[in-house]
Amino acid sequence: MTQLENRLPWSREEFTEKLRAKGAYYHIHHPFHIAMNSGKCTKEQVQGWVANRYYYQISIPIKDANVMANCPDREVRRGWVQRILDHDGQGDSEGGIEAWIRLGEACGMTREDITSLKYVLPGVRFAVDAYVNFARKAPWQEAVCSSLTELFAPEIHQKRLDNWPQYYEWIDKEGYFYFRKRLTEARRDVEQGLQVTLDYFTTREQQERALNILQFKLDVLWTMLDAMHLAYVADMPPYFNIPQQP
Ligand SMILES: O=C(O)c1cc(C(=O)O)c2c(n1)C(=O)C(=O)c1cc(C(=O)O)[nH]c1-2
Repeated sequence: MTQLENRLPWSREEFTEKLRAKGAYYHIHHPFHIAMNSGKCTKEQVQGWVANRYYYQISIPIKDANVMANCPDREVRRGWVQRILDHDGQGDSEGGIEAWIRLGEACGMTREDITSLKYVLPGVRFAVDAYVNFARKAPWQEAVCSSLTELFAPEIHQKRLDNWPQYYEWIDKEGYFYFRKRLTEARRDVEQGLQVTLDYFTTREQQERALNILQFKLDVLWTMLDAMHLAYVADMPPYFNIPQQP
């Protein structure tokens, strides 16, 4: 292949394939997630995951509000606003954040345990904040692109629905509503996100940038689980070795 051919943009199909191939790095493959999905986590580990992931849940609509704040395209905003309503709720529909609190309660925690954020690890907070800050500062199309880990989310939610009830009988089945709800929402989100990404990143250089943005988001998700693994599996939460903590 000549150097010029090498730099030609990928077709929409090829570009989509490259984005999908990033699924190899999805947090579904993280050891913590593998353990959780094969019934090997303790109650405390599952609770720790739910409590920490709550910080991601409450940050998503803030991230999406930032995407909208930077987006002058009314058509895109008309679609994008649905994401905020999905999480915050609207009218009689309670929304995803409330559903996540229900998941926490189904796992034996109190509402206060979850909403106080007292179990959120610094590493999780930093990773999630990096995502929100990216959406705040980047061109809105780049922020849209960073949401494309959702390409891989329906599978992860479906696996939890398939596996958790048999492995974790102590979880109240009512708690699974969040995962079910996301199956359709994530598919719809991805359609919109992919459309914007394929339309905006058109040169080979831009397409490669899109892949790096998606990798950044994969790093966010993976790093969250690294922090949880260290705290709840390796038993090394921050400052664990400081003998006399004031
Ligand atoms: O449970 C998961 O593994 C998982 C992953 C992701 C993701 O891939 O970013 C999201 C969600 N869940 C999710 O529930 C959700 O609402 C969501 C929104 C977004 C986003 O980037 O805008 N990702 C995700």
